[in-house]
Amino acid sequence: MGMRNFRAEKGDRPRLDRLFLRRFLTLQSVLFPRWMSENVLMLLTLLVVALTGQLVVYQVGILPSQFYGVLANRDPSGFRRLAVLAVMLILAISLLRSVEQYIGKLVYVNCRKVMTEHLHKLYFTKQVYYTLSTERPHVDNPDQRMTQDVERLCRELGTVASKLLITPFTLVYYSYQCAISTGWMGPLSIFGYFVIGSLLNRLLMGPLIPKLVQQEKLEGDFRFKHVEIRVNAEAAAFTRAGLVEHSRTAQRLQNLISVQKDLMNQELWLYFGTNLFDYLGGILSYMVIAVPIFAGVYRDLSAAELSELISKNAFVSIYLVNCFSQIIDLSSSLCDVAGYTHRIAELDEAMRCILQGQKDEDEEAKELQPCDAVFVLEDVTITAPGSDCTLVRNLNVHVREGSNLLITGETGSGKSSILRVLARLWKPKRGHVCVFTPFGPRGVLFLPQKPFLSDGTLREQVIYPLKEVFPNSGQVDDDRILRSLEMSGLTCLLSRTGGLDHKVEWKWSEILSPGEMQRLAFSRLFYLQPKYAVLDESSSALSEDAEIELYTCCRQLGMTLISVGHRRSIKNFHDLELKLGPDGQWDLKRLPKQHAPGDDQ
Ligand SMILES: Nc1ncnc2c1ncn2[C@@H]1O[C@H](COP(=O)(O)OP(=O)(O)OP(=O)(O)O)[C@@H](O)[C@H]1O
Repeated sequence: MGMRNFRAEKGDRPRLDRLFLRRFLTLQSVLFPRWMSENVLMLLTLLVVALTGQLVVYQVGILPSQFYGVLANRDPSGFRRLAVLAVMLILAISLLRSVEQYIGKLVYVNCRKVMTEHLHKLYFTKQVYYTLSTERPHVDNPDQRMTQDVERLCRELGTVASKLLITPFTLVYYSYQCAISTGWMGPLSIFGYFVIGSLLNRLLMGPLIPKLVQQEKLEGDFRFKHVEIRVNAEAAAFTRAGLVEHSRTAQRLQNLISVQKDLMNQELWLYFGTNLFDYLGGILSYMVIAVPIFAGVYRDLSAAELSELISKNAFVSIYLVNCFSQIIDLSSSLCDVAGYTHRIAELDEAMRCILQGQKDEDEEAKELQPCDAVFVLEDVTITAPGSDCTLVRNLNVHVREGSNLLITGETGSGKSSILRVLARLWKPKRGHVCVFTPFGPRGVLFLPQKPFLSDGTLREQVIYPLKEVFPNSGQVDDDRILRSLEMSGLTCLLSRTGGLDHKVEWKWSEILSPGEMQRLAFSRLFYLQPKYAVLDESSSALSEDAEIELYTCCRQLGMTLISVGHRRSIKNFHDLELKLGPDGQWDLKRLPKQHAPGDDQ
């Protein structure tokens, strides 16, 4: 299957090979999906501007030889005409070059937008962002790949795009011009020089690509450490973790710097080769014209005509050498492009594999017959991703509407794992799992122990994620929001935020206490009022009385509950208890009917 392919390739050292070419073309098909797409049109405009620029460059390049001519002939009117022409040409070339740079930047920004949007689309579909971090082996630092690596790849592409497009044309044109004055030996010897240069370059560049990829990974690891400390600043401060974290962060920096130094040492020889090639190219132009001059081809020319010819030929050959050295320079850019391409394509492939796997599961699920139960687990065996240790073995549970299930067991026995399987975050190792109700307000909502509080106003927190995910969910009812806040005991938040729609400066997850966060999650539940609620220790940070109040509200609203919890008090709200034991054992029993608050409503 796809995932197996992805893993096999991932083990390879990244290189400039067929895998790179395939990945590069895949990414290009994302950036340039159709012939008439925006990026293709921009590239075409860039090509036209760059080609026009080259015509003017040639005219500007032969100006010195024309000046030699008019000055050597002492021709004042010719000199004036030439000076006016020179100013106009310089104005034109300045304008064309600026437009070329501008379009290059536009290509960069647009490519970044298209590529990031493409990756986002995969990343945020069907919890791929979660699966990506639990799959083994996982793709390191997906955040860095989507932000920094994409940015650098597109910047590099924007910079080299015009050079890549224009070089074939300039090569042909200047080879022809060079051949006119030196014969075909001129461009041929420049070409031979280029072949030697590029072979040398390829040799020097080979070992750099794996190092570049490694550097990017370590860069991501280093940044992640800082993010980890920022996100857990309070817990770290309580633990007095400064010293330990300092040394661990320093260790990551050290790893990064040592790879960067290795890379720099290897690059030194690449830079030496590139510079040598550039400067030797400068003399080569005089060597190629020297041959016909000493052979007597130009013996009939006057001194003025000969210096005009030498100047013109120097420009043409230097430009030709320059075209070739640009190709060599492009090869160092290619090295960076290859590093980023491998990293972005790995992420792209991993995400596509995950989505393909989920599509296959959807197909399998469609074949299962609906039954009267809403949640069905048949012969389900669960292991954590990348682990062989069985958490639950051959589990059979059917949950029907109105029949509330409580899952209990020791720490680490696999209670939350069952919910992960129900939420389709994890695949069961064996067996069938079916949820015959949609995820969302009219179906089932999951409340984790630590709720996810994204940015937004108080109103957006309560109705989250109603507007974005379910745009046809009707008018947002203010009274209902206020009632939900009241039921969850959070009316005080209204005065703290300054109202439902007041933009808050703080981060909700940093300011609210764990108990307040859990209450806010319950106010979401009371606002959205799904038929089924899955509560994973969602009230663990609250007092027993508060927990009873919240469960009472759930019952009053007619929700069927699947809960994970430790307290005896919540047993009254459930009809079935699934008790997990060691080594994957489990026991399902009916709880004695007791009078739970809210039953009489
Ligand atoms: N993403 C993961 N990768 C590997 N192992 C995991 C992963 N998530 C959980 N586990 C392991 O699976 C086991 C069961 O975890 P689970 O969260 O289901 O426990 P639990 O019964 O809910 O515990 P608690 O009562 O502490 O919440 C634990 O040993 C945990 O370390």
